[in-house]
Amino acid sequence: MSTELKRGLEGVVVTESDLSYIDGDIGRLIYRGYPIEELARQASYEETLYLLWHGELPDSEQLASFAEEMVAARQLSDGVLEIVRNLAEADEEPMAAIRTITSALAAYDPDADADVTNAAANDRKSRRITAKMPTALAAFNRIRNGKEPVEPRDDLDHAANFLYMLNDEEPDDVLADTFDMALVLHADHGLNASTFSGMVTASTLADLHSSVTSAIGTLSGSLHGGANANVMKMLQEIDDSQMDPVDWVVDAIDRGERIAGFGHRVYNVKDPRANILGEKSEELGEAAGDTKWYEMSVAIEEYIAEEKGLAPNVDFYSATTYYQMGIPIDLFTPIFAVSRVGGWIAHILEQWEDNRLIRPRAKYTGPEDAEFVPLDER
Ligand SMILES: CC(=O)SCCNC(=O)CCNC(=O)[C@H](O)C(C)(C)COP(=O)(O)OP(=O)(O)OC[C@H]1O[C@@H](n2cnc3c(N)ncnc32)[C@H](O)[C@@H]1OP(=O)(O)O
Ligand SMILES: O=C([O-])CC(=O)C(=O)O
Repeated sequence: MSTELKRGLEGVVVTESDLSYIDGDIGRLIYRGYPIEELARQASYEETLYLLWHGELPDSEQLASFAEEMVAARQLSDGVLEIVRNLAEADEEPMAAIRTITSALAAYDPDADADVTNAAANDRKSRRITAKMPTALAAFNRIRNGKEPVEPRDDLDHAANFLYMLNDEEPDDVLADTFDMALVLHADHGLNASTFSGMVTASTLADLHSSVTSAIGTLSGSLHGGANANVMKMLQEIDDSQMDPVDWVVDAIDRGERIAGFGHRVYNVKDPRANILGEKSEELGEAAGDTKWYEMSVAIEEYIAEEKGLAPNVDFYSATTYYQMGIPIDLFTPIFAVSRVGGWIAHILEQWEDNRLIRPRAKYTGPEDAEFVPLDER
């Protein structure tokens, strides 16, 4: 057995996957062979889900029937809604709430007891989890703000329906298209930490709800999905301080802090998703007649690239994109989960196609021959 340490599993290849590929040296990301730029501009989230789950882009008939099945799965049962209400009234953090709610969905899923090898049940569960997470998140946000949940609408697609349920107002095309694009951009990303944790759980033959719940917990951390909310909090802090953004960042780096939204384990150049979201952030600022957040972000990006050789990751410009869409900051990371659940499920199903327990080892550095002293003699 090799005892070579790979801290953080950096560069370790643990499986084969047909789902997504990242070339970190040139900033290239593909889902099943399709460049992220083309998918973001031309494919809907539903098409992307179909691609990830079924291996190919759907034709119009396949898409219509898949979208219909997704729509049919949006409603929450009374039991789940009660849990959503309790969590909102207890002032739970939205990311913790969506984790708990996703876990609770299992209790009301008619296929909850199906074996993980049951492909038809997995299909249904995949659709139910993915379709219900946005309904639950929107309902949670409304209830915590003293409002009643808004029922999902059958005539709106996944992205537009979420914004409608969040705001009780049908989004205009710019908002709906921007959100759909953000969902496509966040849907998959190789063996990122949350996907890997979902796969580890799945590899024990734990069920889909458990595996997705593990992944949500892992996404929440500030080194991973939690960074998008931290980016916006940082920008607000800079704005409130009335300091020059670069001076603020210089001070933060001097204090030894990490700058949220920068750096990546796989990309050595700018994340291609940050290019697209940066454009969106700028467009939204221009449309509102105030490009303050975008300009602040660009100034920080230029400084950090020059001084630290670090480039923005997906979380850097998603922050100002969501913020300018009027989305509350503490929903940014749960929204990441609402999209990434598609990729998590695809990787979990792929894991089960050729399962082997995931179980690495540690190099033991503790004592070898400790002499046990009974409690009353210690
Ligand atoms: C969707 C996503 O998950 S994208 C990532 C979201 N996370 C963030 O934006 C949080 C900020 N970024 C980071 O903390 C890191 O870049 C990570 C966690 C994303 C990647 O971490 P790793 O691959 O382990 O890189 P590592 O932590 O070894 O960093 C390498 C060097 O760059 C520095 N560095 C990396 N990111 C940053 C940052 N954002 N700000 C300041 N310095 C940084 C580290 O301090 C380290 O420097 P050192 O060698 O002098 O100690
Ligand atoms: O791949 C990673 O390590 C993090 C990331 O960008 C993602 O999950 O989208």
